[in-house]
Amino acid sequence: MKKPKSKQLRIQSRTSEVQEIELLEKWIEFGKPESGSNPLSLPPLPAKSPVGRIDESTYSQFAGCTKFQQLPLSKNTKDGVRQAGYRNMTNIQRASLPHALCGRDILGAAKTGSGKTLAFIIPVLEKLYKARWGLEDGLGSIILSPTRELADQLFSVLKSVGKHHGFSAGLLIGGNEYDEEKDHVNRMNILICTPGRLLKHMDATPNFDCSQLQVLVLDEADRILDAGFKKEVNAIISQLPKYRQTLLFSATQTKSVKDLARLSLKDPEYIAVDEEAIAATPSRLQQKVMLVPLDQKLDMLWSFIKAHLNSRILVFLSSCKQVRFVYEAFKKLRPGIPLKCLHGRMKQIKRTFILQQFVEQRSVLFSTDVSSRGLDFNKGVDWVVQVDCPDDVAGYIHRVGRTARYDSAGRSVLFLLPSEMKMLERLQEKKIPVQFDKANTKRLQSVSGLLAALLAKYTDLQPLAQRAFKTYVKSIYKQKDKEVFDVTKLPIDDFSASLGLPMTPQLRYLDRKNVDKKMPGESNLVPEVPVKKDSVKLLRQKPTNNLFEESEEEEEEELDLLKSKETADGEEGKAIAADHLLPTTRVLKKKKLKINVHRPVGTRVVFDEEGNTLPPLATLADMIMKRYAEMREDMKTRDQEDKLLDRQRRKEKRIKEKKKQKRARDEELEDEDEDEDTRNVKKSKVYFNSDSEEEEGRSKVALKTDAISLAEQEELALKLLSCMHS
Ligand SMILES: Nc1ncnc2c1ncn2[C@@H]1O[C@H](COP(=O)(O)OP(=O)(O)OP(=O)(O)O)[C@@H](O)[C@H]1O
Repeated sequence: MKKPKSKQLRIQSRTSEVQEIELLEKWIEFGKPESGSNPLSLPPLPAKSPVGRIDESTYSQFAGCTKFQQLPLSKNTKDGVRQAGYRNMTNIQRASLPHALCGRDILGAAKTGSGKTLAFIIPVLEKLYKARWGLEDGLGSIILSPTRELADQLFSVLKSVGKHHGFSAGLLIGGNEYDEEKDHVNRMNILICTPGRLLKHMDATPNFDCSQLQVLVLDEADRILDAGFKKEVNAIISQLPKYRQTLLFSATQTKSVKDLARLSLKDPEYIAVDEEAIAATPSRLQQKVMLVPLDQKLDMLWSFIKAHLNSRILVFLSSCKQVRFVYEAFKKLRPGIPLKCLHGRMKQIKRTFILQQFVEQRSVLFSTDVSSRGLDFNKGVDWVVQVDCPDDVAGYIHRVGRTARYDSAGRSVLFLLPSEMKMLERLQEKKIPVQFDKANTKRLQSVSGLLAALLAKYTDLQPLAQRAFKTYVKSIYKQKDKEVFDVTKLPIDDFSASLGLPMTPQLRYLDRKNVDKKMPGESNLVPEVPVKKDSVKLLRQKPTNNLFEESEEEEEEELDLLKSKETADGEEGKAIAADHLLPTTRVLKKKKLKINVHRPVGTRVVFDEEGNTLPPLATLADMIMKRYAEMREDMKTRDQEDKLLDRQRRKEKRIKEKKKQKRARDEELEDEDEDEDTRNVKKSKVYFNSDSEEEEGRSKVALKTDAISLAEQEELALKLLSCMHS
């Protein structure tokens, strides 16, 4: 708690504040860089050159300076920056801050991890400080972020660098309790928000007023301006005053004139500090691309994890369902390193907790693109593994940018399917120094067989696998870039088998005539990546009469593998071992199955109804075939259920949309009747550095969003299905 100041002290501090602002304004006016110039091209100022006012009419230069302390910044900001541990500026900070401090609009681009956050947080603080923005002045700045996690991170930077200022600041993100937020939001000077949540407040919070906005910031501007946020962003911009400063930052900046026109920028400074750089990605980042057939992606990922048990690994997959399945399945296989997962359908509290854990301990985080942009894991990510190809080059740059941040090193690997090789060309065209590598097949461990066993044992895993399969294929089908993503080239059946599924789920939208017509199990291997397929042999076999005939050697190998799992992994391993004889109807390609005549006969003698003895394997075969018939039936039912759910979802969406439109119409009518005066209700004071108030505004209970109700529906469907199983 701050000690209350005496009246005299308050007057004194106000006077010195006024004097400081006057000095800063004169200093900036004196040394402002030419519009369109690049401060980086100026010779760096000597470290010991004078700072601030030199005599009555002369001030020190600041364009070309290398240290924060040489910039015309308020003492509050300088103290905050110094205490947060920042001394020397990065290139994007050196190039953009002198312009931004003059109040100019900025379109800034610099590599990932190069310090763009401070390049917009500092001008926001300075602009409001120089405008003598007070708590009762209302909303002075909005900082938009595409994801909740990034918004949260920006909020932490703002709190640390701005802690000596007296502004109030709030974090508005989906998943927080809206009702709590709305009680505080009108008292905030700076808001950090995701577009959807901000729009909700603009639409629904009484007296929400942004008519005095001074600075608008779009972090990850290209993402915020792309089609995904178009509706929200257009609606937001239409409610903001045109006379304001606008700062746009991203590692992959938009150059679309249309986008910029939407923002009504005024002579923006285009600052791209790495345009001449040899690479578009950080120089300390080692990047590999590996050719991996679709049905071996999980084998490769598993082998990779097992080979890097002491690392912090961020794994990108293309959908929530992929993430859930791989996480749940690998967790049951216990690789020997903590596993975590993060996707947009998780509750916010859990998302925040998982990120925190990932930052704190070495582990593997399976994630969708929700963590591909902006996140700065402070202990550093050792590896970024892109199991599924990113949508485009920008997506690639942001994903790999989660490692090798600021001055640290990092490594990344991208798995490409043979049909996605065009992406490699795209990366090379954009000056991304990737090294094309062959897989080290000697150390490849197959998990497809183990997954089949897991799916047979854990009935709740099978629907996950099925959905992972479906969403992956659909994501490829929906991709815009058909040169890279060609659904007809996917080895659908092999992929399904690699997830451990006993049969390929139906894909209603796909014309299977055109899709790769390979027989299940037929190789999709390309010669460059010869992969050893025989590390796990038992579990994927042809549904023929020879179904259960395998060489003793093979069986022993399998049992050894399971036994070693048992000792290494405890109970989980035992469970798998007990069920290891449940095969899938899939086939190991072109495997020669031998009848082992020396094989000892089972000890149990089984009789048929007429009293004849049966070979022991016959009963086992019966049991297995029955189980697989059941599993197939289940899958069919699930297909039907999915169809119904899909229909229901679409219906719900339509109803919701209609309700929304009706509400908007009603509100418009109400608004016309409303007395204008009610809008100008006086705002009360909230102090920036009283964190508790902000914290109060944050969620304890996640909001019931569309996504959550879908998840609940899914859970319900899963429960239903597991009831059917039992
Ligand atoms: N001047 C500086 N001196 C030392 N470290 C800095 C400086 N500026 C930023 N950093 C550190 O560099 C890291 C990356 O910064 P930041 O998150 O702002 O990068 P970014 O360019 O926004 O990355 P991305 O494009 O991924 O969003 C952070 O850990 C930050 O604390």
